[in-house]
Amino acid sequence: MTDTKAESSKTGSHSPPAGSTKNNRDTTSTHTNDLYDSTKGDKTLRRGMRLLGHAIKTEPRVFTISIFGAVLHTTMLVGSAFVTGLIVDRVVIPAAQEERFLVAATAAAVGVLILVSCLRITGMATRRLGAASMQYRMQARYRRKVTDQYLRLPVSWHQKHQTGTLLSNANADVEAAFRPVAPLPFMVGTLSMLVLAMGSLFVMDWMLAMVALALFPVLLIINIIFARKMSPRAARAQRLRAVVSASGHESFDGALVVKAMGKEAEETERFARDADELRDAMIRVGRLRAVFEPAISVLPEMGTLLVLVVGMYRLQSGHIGVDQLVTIAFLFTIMAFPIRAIGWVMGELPVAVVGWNRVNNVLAARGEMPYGDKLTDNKEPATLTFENVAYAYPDGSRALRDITFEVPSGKTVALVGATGSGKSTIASLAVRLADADNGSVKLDGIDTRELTHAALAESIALVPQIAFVFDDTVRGNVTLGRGDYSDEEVWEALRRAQADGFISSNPEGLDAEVGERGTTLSGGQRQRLSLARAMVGQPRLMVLDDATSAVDPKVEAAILAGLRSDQYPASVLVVAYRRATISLADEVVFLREGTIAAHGTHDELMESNSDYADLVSAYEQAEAERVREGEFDEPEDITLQEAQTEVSAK
Ligand SMILES: Nc1ncnc2c1ncn2[C@@H]1O[C@H](COP(=O)(O)OP(=O)(O)OP(=O)(O)O)[C@@H](O)[C@H]1O
Repeated sequence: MTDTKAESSKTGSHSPPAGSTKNNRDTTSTHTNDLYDSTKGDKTLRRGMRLLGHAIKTEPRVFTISIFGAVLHTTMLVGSAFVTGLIVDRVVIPAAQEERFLVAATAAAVGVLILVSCLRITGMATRRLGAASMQYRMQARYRRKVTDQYLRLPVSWHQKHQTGTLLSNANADVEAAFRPVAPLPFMVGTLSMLVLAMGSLFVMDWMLAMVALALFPVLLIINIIFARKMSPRAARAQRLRAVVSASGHESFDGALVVKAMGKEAEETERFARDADELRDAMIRVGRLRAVFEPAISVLPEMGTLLVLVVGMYRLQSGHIGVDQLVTIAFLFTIMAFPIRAIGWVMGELPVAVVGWNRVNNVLAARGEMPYGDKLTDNKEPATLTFENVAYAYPDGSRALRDITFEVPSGKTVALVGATGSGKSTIASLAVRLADADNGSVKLDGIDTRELTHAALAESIALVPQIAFVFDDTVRGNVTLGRGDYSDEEVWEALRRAQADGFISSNPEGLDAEVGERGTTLSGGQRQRLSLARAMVGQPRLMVLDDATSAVDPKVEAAILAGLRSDQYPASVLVVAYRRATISLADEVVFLREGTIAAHGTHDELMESNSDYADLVSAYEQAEAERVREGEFDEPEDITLQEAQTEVSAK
């Protein structure tokens, strides 16, 4: 699972550099444009209603509880209007006419008011609790779905989508999608209150009921116009949120490069441009809200005024009493606030639909690589075979052609070639991060496409060049929550990866935290931790993609020798740059521009192929330079504890 992420961060190194336009800052991708268009017009309302229906169907229990609370709350609101009318009729008017204080009637009125208020508060609390848990449960459910989908989708899909956008999909979009769920029970309760109130109005006086009846369609029309106008604005704001998230993520990720190149000002300006665009989009959303929301909330208040005017006339003509006029006016006043719940739901719908569309685009993405059902019960080191393999990246770059070679059981094969010759692509195909376009990759004679996921994961381990270290303990980083590895097994893996020295020197040992992305570790220490992670499962084939580049050459030799030991034998496919590593291999596959230029032992190739000999001696010179400059860790010299002290001192 997490290996995929680690690999995607490695393969990310093939993405165009920061500042290029291919993969970054792609603010107008078809992906987002589709969303923009699909949310226009009436579609928003229909899709919004479907979204709410989906939330209700998914969480029927909490929805029912919150609706019970909402109906209790709004019924008690209507009830309080009647109680107020009754108090005016039975307590206030007699008291005014008879000029005496009616103790018993007042006490009864206070008692009833307290009871109604208690029920109203209970209803409100139940509604809020139910609505909040419905909203957060839906958000959690969809966050899980989106992340599961990310892990299912192949590396090729991830290479086309920016990490920041993916973060936005799993966070801001999921949140936006289920935001209208919070005021939904209030809205349903309000609708039930409207029915109740309208019924009561018709019973009391038809003419005043007509005033109310004229008011509510106006409210509905305003809400629909609001949703229509809001839809494109909300879509744009939501899309820009993802852009800012992607832009921010890239800035933090590339902070070191930016600082080292002295590009802080340009980077700040670039981020500011994206942030300003989002600000302007959000202001446009806010402006529209500022126009519509007061109109929506002021209408019931205008209604109250109209009721008072028409009501006075009806009172004079003897059609209603004072208590009824008070009840009706009070009803309009208390309805003004709940009616806004309709506006809240309607106002959130356009943004929700945009978020929902973006989430669904991720969930609908195809390209998962189905696994087969074949198992391999072989306990011996695996045999890996590439047969006439060709592979092109999704953007059309042809990376491999006609690749045929074998890593025999228990043997070590080194992949050697100039940069861009296809070494990492072969490593990716070997562990099935991608499938060959032509030909086949076989493990013990079985096409890797036919093997189960578990069979592949147990048999092969890839160690990428960029070792991803999680913000966890040493133990967590080695086991990644897989199986029940004992501490002895974890230590054994660390020993084999030559990582036990710097870890045992820390009193916390396996429980030592390594910091976000292993900030407390040196590059070589991170690589050795990553090696231990691969070794703990005792895979039958290790694929090392320049996995020991930051490790001292002597330590690297010890690691590779361990892989050939009788105790934990494994076949090894290693992308190698050092003469020492290459000469340890039983065979060398020499690549040139995606094809095999030569194949044989190191000594054979040194004699027969001058390009190979030139490349290896160039590697040798570069290596000598790095050793002179002291680039490698000396495991004995730097311990985890020292590294942590050093980092915290910074
Ligand atoms: N994600 C990608 N999308 C498109 N083309 C890619 C991608 N990754 C690699 N390539 C291309 O495929 C070819 C082989 O790349 P690969 O990374 O396998 O080479 P390599 O030998 O491992 O290089 P290096 O030694 O620099 O790591 C190159 O031409 C490269 O530009």
